[in-house]
Amino acid sequence: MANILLINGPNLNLLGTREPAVYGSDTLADVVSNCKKGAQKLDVKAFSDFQSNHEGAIIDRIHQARDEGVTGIIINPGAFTHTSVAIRDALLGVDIPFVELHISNVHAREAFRHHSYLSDKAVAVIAGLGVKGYDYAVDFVATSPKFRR
Ligand SMILES: O=C(O)[C@@H]1C=C(O)[C@@H](O)[C@H](O)C1
Repeated sequence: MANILLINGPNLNLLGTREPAVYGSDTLADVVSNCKKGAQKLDVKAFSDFQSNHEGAIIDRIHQARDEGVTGIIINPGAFTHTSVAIRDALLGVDIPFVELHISNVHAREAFRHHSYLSDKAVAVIAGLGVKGYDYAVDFVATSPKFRR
């Protein structure tokens, strides 16, 4: 059974009002609620969520996941996708498989969004599906043997 941690990075607390043409009109609370409903329908032992605008807080939460028996992380690192070696190192350091998620298709946006410090180590990358991508990520982590301990 999967123990899933959902992490959202900077500015994702603004979902619903932040550039709705890019990120949609659902709030972060809507996203988390839908993820929890999806997890309840699947063989998920535990589901937790975290959002922070601070790189160090995200790193600390990733470290904590190992002690909680988390078997899979779904992370939308926000802008830290494109800048953070430290978050990459934290994910590698705890050795928990993860799915990288972006609401928008980062490859169809500004060039600086085309690079990710995480993608080569992710089990999967979801980008451009809007907030529906979170639902697919929960289903994948909940059902793939890659996220079982
Ligand atoms: O599409 C998203 O969810 C990502 C979210 C952000 O906040 C941006 O900084 C990324 O570049 C894209």
